[in-house]
Amino acid sequence: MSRLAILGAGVMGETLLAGLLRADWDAADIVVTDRRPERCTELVERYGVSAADNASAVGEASTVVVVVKPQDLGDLLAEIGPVVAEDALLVSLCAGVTTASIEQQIGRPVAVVRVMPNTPAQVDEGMAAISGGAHASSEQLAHVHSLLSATGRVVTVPEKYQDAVTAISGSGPAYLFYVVESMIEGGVQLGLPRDVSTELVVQTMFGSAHLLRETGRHPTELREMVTSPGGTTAAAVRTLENHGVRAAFMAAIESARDRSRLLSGG
Ligand SMILES: NC(=O)C1=CN([C@@H]2O[C@H](COP(=O)(O)OP(=O)(O)OC[C@H]3O[C@@H](n4cnc5c(N)ncnc54)[C@H](O)[C@@H]3O)[C@@H](O)[C@H]2O)C=CC1
Ligand SMILES: O=C(O)[C@@H]1CCC=N1
Repeated sequence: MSRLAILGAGVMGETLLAGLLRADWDAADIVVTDRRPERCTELVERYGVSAADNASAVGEASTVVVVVKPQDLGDLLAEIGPVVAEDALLVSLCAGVTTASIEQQIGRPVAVVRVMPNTPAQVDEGMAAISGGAHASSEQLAHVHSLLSATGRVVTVPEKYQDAVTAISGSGPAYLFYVVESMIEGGVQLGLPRDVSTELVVQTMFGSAHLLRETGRHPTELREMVTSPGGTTAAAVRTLENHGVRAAFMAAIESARDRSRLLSGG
């Protein structure tokens, strides 16, 4: 009998599935569903898991992970609500959707854990934040913590922080990729071949992230190390300040937080 059902096998569904298998989960213990049959076929062939329709998958699972777009979650919950076992654990990776809203849509007491993961989980460097709903026990929260640990780091946060978490680590990879794209274009603008510019930027991003984590030093201190008085970095950072880049990041993060709040319908 399959113990874990992943409903919605898109980007994040596959990310979780692949991570669990890398962490030595048995493919026989996982069932996936997707409303696109060709997507199910692809994952069955690639990972050796089984695929089913939503109701059958939920019927044979003790843990049900929902990984559809927030806008599709209502229909999915309406479909599976009647077949979710009384003692099942429902895990939602959907941005913005509160545990209270899921409990209310299921219509009876159900254990729900809300998770905000991110795509670096594809290389086991994910950052996930988890929060338990009204009926989730500490054992169930610990179970989800261990599930997500397969693909990176996990923190437990009060649910009131989830919209901010979504704006920082959930969407965060996109901001950093945007910076990477901009820097690559900057290099090309200065005449560097695109492949050279790309290699310089990607390794600089990777090395800087490593430096931050390995030294534990404050980013301001690390930035000051690069910034010679009257030098090139000081000139560049002044230009970034003149263009309001820091303020733009603050505003962007607030926009993501506000969008997450809207997705919860509250
Ligand atoms: N992509 C990302 O970086 C992150 C996504 N999330 C959350 O993960 C969730 C999924 O996002 P993605 O994987 O990016 O989306 P996606 O569009 O790649 O995947 C969603 C999948 O769900 C399937 N689906 C939709 N309705 C269904 C139903 N009723 N039954 C079965 N399958 C159904 C779709 O066919 C699709 O394959 C979203 O709620 C999003 O907020 C959270 C953190 C990061
Ligand atoms: O853009 C989104 O809504 C999802 C949630 C966090 C990252 N991607």
